[in-house]
Amino acid sequence: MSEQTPNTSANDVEQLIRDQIRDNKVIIYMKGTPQFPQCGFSARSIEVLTQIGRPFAFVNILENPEIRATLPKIANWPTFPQLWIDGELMGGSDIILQMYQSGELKPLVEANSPAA
Ligand SMILES: N[C@@H](CCC(=O)N[C@@H](CS)C(=O)NCC(=O)O)C(=O)O
Repeated sequence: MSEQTPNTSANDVEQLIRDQIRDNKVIIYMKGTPQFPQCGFSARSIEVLTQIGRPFAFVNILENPEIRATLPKIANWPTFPQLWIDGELMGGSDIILQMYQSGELKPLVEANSPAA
């Protein structure tokens, strides 16, 4: 997994987010880090991604307040975590879990993230 650490002086946060989503086919916006999630919803989502076992990018929105404020508007999704795959918002923790349990999520992640 690779942490996306933007230049906080970037004045176009929206463009920054769009670049992150374009450049990282599997990316999760979360509270904390995969090693130390700081919210139960983020922790549950990371458990799922860890089970799938493919590399993914993440952004710790607690360290990126501009992204925390801007992404919900772009995504039309008010909360975190947010999992984006191939430029599309999958959803938050509930949906991630549902998609995993239905067998939908694993092949989608695998198709978008080669084994490390
Ligand atoms: N049902 C949501 C729950 C997520 C949620 O409620 N997240 C809250 C608490 S971590 C949140 O992001 N609030 C907005 C914020 O803290 O900026 C999901 O499935 O992801």
